[in-house]
Amino acid sequence: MQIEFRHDRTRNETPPPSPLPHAEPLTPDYRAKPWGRRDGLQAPDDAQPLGEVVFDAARSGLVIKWLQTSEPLSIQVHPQHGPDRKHEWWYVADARPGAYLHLGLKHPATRAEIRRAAEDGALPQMLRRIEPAVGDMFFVEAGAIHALGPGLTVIEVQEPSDVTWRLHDYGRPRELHLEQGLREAILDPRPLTPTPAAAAPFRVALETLTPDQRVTLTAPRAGVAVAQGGGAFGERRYEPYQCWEVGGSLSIRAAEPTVLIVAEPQETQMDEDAPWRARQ
Ligand SMILES: O=P(O)(O)OC[C@H]1O[C@](O)(CO)[C@@H](O)[C@@H]1O
Repeated sequence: MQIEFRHDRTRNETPPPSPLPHAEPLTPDYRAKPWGRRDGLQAPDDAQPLGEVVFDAARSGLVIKWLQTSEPLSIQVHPQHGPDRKHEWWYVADARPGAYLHLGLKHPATRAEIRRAAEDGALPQMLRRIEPAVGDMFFVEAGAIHALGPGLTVIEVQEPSDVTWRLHDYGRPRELHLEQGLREAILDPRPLTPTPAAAAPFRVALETLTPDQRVTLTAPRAGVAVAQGGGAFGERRYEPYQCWEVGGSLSIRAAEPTVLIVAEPQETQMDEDAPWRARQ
């Protein structure tokens, strides 16, 4: 998938004034899920099968998660409005053979049709089914009917809401929320977009570094997920599966081929003059 990020990566520009450079690793919160896996990321025994590693990037107003799946998640909807609104964005870090995800309706549908399909198990067939490759990215608009499928490891950037309305859960004995989910659901197909829409209060960018490459990342505050590689933020070593909160003009030195997901809050509109930029 060809993706264009709107951040600048320039040699000659003077970055805007920024706070002192800093980089702090975020504390992982390991959560067991019925759709999780025992053979992926390391986690304590009481968090098995591990579904999510949650990092609260509170200073950036964002939450970043690593998700790993062996079964489909619930077919779900997140609120579109108010303090519980949850736009989310996915980066596919690993996809096993047969992995898939569902995102949005294939055709326009009524609430009654969706309700019936949720109740009789036909809802997956109404949804767009995607077999993603490593590196694919998806914006999951609040209100979109969606579900990660099995065989995936995904980095998710999301608004700090924990509200998920489950429409269908493949017979698992968890609570469903048909009324709330139907109220919030988007009822027509929308184009797939790899980057967050302008209405989302965050933006993301992918920074790919070769061994020994050095860049300066300038941002007032950002959450950074290490999708791959190793190196140092300033003097502090980073490793895969970590998330950090960074800010200021921070020097990054890659020791190994590195992929970083940089997530930054933004007020509303996508700003052409990106507030963060990496310089070589
Ligand atoms: O209801 P389930 O299947 O546990 O899924 C909830 C999870 O799905 C996600 O919204 C990903 O789509 C996660 O942020 C959330 O924790």
